[in-house]
Parts: sequence; structure tokens; C-alpha cells
Amino acid sequence: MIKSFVTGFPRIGEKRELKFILEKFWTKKAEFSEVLEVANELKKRHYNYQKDIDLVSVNDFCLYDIMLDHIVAFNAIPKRFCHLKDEELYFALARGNSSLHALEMTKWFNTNYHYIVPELSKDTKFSLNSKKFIDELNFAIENRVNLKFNLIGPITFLALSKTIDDSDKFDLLDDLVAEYEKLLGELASIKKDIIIQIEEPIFSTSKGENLVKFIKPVYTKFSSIKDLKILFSTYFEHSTNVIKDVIESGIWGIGQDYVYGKFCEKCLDLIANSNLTLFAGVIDGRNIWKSDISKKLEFISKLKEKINQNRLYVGTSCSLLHVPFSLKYEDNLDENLKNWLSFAIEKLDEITLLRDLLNGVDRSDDLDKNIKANQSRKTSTIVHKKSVRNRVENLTKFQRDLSFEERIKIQRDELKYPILPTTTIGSFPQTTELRQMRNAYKKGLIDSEVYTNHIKDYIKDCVKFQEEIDLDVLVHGEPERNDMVEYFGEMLDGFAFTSNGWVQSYGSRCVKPPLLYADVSRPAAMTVEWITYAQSLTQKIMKGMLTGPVTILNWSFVRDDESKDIVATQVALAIADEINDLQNAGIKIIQVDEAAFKEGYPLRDENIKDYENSSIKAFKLSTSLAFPKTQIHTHMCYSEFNDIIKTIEAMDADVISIETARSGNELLKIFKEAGYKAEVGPGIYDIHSPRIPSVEEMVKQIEAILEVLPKERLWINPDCGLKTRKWEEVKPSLKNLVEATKISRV
Ligand code: MET
Ligand SMILES: [Zn+2]
Repeated sequence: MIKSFVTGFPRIGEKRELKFILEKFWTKKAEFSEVLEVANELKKRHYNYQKDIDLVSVNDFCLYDIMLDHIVAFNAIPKRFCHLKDEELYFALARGNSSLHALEMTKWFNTNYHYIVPELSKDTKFSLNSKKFIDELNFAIENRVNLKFNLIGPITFLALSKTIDDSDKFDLLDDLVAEYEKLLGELASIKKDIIIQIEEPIFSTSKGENLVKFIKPVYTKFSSIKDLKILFSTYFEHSTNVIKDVIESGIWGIGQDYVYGKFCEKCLDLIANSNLTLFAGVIDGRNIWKSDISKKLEFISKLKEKINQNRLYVGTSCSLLHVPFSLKYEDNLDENLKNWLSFAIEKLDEITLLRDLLNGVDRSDDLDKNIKANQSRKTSTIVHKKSVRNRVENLTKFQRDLSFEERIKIQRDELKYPILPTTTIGSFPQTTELRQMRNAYKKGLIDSEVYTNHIKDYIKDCVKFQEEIDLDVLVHGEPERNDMVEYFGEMLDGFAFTSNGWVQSYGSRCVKPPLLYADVSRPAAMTVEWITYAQSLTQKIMKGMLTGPVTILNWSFVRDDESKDIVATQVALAIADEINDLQNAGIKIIQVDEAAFKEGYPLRDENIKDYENSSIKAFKLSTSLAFPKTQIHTHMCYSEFNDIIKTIEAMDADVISIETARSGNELLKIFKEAGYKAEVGPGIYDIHSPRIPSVEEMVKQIEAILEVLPKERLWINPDCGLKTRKWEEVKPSLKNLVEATKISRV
């Protein structure tokens, strides 16, 4: 019999119960015991949802982050936290406290989940503190769960760590592995023959290639521990180069991602000829579309030909952490669309359906439903729009007309900005009042006139302030936007929004990504009214503000029934039309933000070129209708450009603003060395901090920048948008920025 499994399950709760109790606890409105009560209830409920699954994950639950749980379990606690213990320690590591800064947080592979980064040094002494893990196991046993136990593997744990003293983190591997061995022994002594899913996703990345040498020494040790079965699990990409070593380590099973790991199939013979049990990840754990069960059946039949069915499990490609919980709260979605979707709970049904069909159980009704749903999606007129497709097919203009050198001459003549022109990245503080107003309007509690006036008042104040302090290129402040992707998604055809489609981003934070489900088009102008209103208030240049196609795609759930290239083209054309409308309405500078450009980079080097080419293509298309005299800015909020500077250059924007304040001038040298020709606005102060930078310090910063880049090509601006700051911080900071620039100009 083929069995089923789930790699991991979302923990935040279908009503985000975990989020709310945590936030109550953090603001001292709840006791820690109440947090634990909610946690136990959620676990029970989640186990119950998974009762038909043959192997359910235990220890995928945690209060903040699972890497953090490992930091605590192996006592990898930086010295500054050593006086703390229990929940106080746990949350101080995650969030800092009044006197300690938190551990760093960074993206979990190529997902939008963020984990806590272990902070190690050559003095780190691991020691096992297994309490949480053992409690999880006992709790699951009490609740009679068909369980496997999840751990992050030691190689991935170290690979994702940072050392603060430049020591080699892998010098710590032996010590860490010794503690893992103790832990595994403890788990096996509680439950004989327990299956331990050890996750080593680092081997799905190119970085993992140098680490393969560690697999055999580590996993041979693990496989010799009595009474347990080790399942070596990778996801998000293929990990073909580890199979041989995994087999030779003598462990029990291997987990492969057959959805995102295109080459996993190549290793099938190797696995078949070994004793390994195969956990085939075939149900997409990262997207929200109903699987095509017939196709999955076909695929698994291929596996079945080679692998004895007693050695075959079918399940998710990765943890379901990355998809929303359930469709059951989505009363406002179009019924057709809803019928094509599958969130975590619905994916459980897909897994058991697949398993049952493979095992000859008659579930033809359910299979039929699945076939019909997918069929209707293929032909639906709410998805496929003739006019959009015709336009894409008949495209002839893919980029702007003149070269940067030719354009910039025309622009400087036209725009006449001074040297070291000052500007901002777009958003100004989002006040509570503003948020309430937008919500009230959305809910229909205030009418459009009241709302419009309110937004216009904000814009008026914003413009007035910028004139007062004498900035050169102004913005309207983005008061009408809740989020830089959602705003455009809501204005475009082809996007839908869930009521409850929350996905954990980090800790208690969740996001609700838009669903890009159909051909995309722009029924009406999206920003022209606000921008032209702002321009009407001033003689200075008003900068139009748009989000770029790559960022819109990277922060949405994107349809899987069309190539990414075509989807990106459609989105790019919508942005291109908006640019055209803006410039025809008299707007001379337009910024196309690509905040998430870097986030979309693939895990494997061999896929980078494709990503870069299609991203460049989409960005260039989105700006293709801009007149030579219209100046196109872009903004990217990160600071590692070493590997991607050529790509950035190829995007062919006239001006790029970037985050530099926290990384110093090293970054700018890269622009110099690469011979980057366009204009650059390196952020001269860090907007993530409430601190108000002084004039002197910004003068110094500008001077330092001028040592690397010529003043003719420099813009002066903050690091990023100001929406999370308060007016009390923004006003003096920007005033100082302008003053510092004036000093630097003479
Ligand atoms: C995360 S990048 C943000 C860019 C946007 N224009 C803003 O200022 O908020
Ligand atoms: Zn930014």
C-alpha cells in the first residue's frame, strides 16, 4: 500500500489565533500559560484535520520560528542573552528587549517566510536542551497522532547561521552532531522506530554543493542510532547531487520535491536500486491551485514501476506553511475561482485522494470533480481574455527608443534639476487616521467624496511640507495605498483577494498575497488622478509612483496555467499604459519600484540567467512607452549588488535609488567598478530607525559618496519609503537632508 505524508502544516491557526494570543502576551494582556493553552488547542485541531494522513508532522509547531527552537534546543545562545531563560529568553532572541537587540532575521530560501538566524562564534558550545522537542512528542503521542518527528538538519542549521568572529561555522559541526545524536536517542527511547524527518533544504541550493562532503559522516552516525528511521528531506528544488551520499549513509528514507525539483526524476533509478523509502512531494506546498490529480497519478505510476509500493509515500512538495489555511472562510471569492483553488486543508484532501486512487480505492466521484474543475479553468472566459492575448502576441515595441546617453541629455534640458537633486522614495507616514479612513471607505462606511477629500488633504499637506523644506523632486506620499502590490492588484483585472488567505511571514506577522489568476489588464488609469492632483499644487516636478512587474509577481500567488513570461508581459503592459497616461497628463518623472527584484532570485545558479533575462525583459517592457524626455526612476531596497549590477544596468532605468545607509560605500564602489552609467540615489539615511540624522552626519555621508561617484550623476534621498516612520521623525530628517545637500553643493 502507498501511504501519505505532509511535510509540515501551518501553525498560525485558521483565525490567526496564535498571532493574537502572542501579541496579547507581548503587550502583557495575557499570561504565558494562556499562550500555551492556545498552542495546544491549535496542535490538537491541526492533528485532527490531518487524521486521514498516514504520517503527520510533529514539531512543525512552534511559538515563533522553528530555527529559533533549534537555537534554544542546542543552546546556541549568544552571550548577551545568557542571563535570561524560558519564554523570556525565547522571545528576547526573536524580538530583542529594551536593552538587547534581537537575533537577525532573514528570508527562508526563496519563500516569503523569514527565520531567525543563529549567531555563532568559535566559542559556541552546544548542549542539548530537549524539553520543547520531547514535550511535542509526548503531546502528539497522547493525542494518538500517526507521527513522524520534524527537525532541521545540522548541516542546514549551520549553513543558515552566521558567525560573528569570521570563524568557520562548520568547525562546529562535530559538536553539534554529537548533541543531535543525544536528541535522536532520546526521541527513539520514547517511541520505538520513530520516523525522524530531518530537513536539509540547503542541498536544494547551489550553496549546498560544497557541503555534500558532510552528509556521509553525519548521517552514517545518525543511521547507527537504534530504534529510529531517518528520513533525509529536501525541498524547493532538486538535490540530485546528494542522493549517492544519502544512500551510502545507510539511512531509511529520502524526501524529494517533484514539483519544484525538475531534475529529481533523474535519480529515480538510484533510489529504486537502494533500500531507501521515497517520500514523493507531488502536491504543491507553495501555490494555491488545485492539483491536476490525473497528471499526478500518471507521474506516480512512473515511480511505482520502479519502486515497491511499500517503499513509497505521497505528499506535499514542502511544508504547507507557505499557503493559506483553508477556503472555508472565502465567501467573497468568485465561485469558479474558488473551485480552482486549494489551500492547506484542501491539499490534505488531494493527498488522500491520490493515495486512495493509487491503492485502488474507488473514489471516482472525487476524481471526476477534480477533472471537471481543472477542465473548466482551462476554458473559462474569466481567465482567458482574447484582447489581452492578442496584444501580447502582436507586440512590437519592447523597450524605449533612445539609449540612456541620448535620453539623459534631453531629460536634463527638460527637467533642469540642480546637481545633487533631492527627492524621497515615495511614501510618507501612514497615520492611524489614514488607515482608518481607507478601511472605512473600503467597507462603504464613508462615501467616495469624503474619502477623496481626505486623501487630497493629505497630499496637499505633503506637497506643502516638501516645498517648505525645498526638496527638488516631490512625491504625493502614497496615502491611498495600503500596500505597494495590493493597491495595483486591486486596480487591475486578473487579480483576486481573499478574506482570510493569511500566510505567515515571520513571528506573528502574516501577509495576504493577491491571487493573480487570469489574464491581466488595466480597465482604467490607476494613479493618474492622485499624481496630477499633486502636480497641480506645485511648480516643482512631481514624481509619479508605480510598482514594477517583477515585484508584483514576486509578492503574489501567480497562476500556474500560463508561463511566467506571458504573465509578466501582461502585467508589464498594464504598467506601460499607466506610464503613458501619466506622461500625457504632464508628469515628467515616474518611478517604477522593484523592491522585490532580488527576492525572486532562484536557489540554483543554473537558473539565474533565465530569471534575470525575463525580469529585465518585463521591466524594460513596462517602461517601453516612456518618452525619451520622461525620466524613469527605479528603487530597490537592499544593498548587495555585487552579483547583479549588470542586470540592474540592463534594466535601463535613468535613475536608481538604493539602500546604502547601513552598508557604507563598499556598495557604491561596485557601481563605479562596473562602469554603471545611469544616475544613482544612494540612500543617505536609514529609515528603519526612528533616529533623526543630523546635518553634519549627512554632509559627511554625502562627501563619502562623492569620493566614489561623480556629483553629476548623484541624487540625494533616504534609503526607502517613509511610511513606517512618524511625521515627527520625517520632518526634521528631511529638512536636515536638504540642508546637508545644500552645504555639499558649494
Ligand atoms: C519597499 S520599497 C517602497 C517603495 C514605495 N514607493 C514606498 O516609498 O513605500
Ligand atoms: Zn525600499
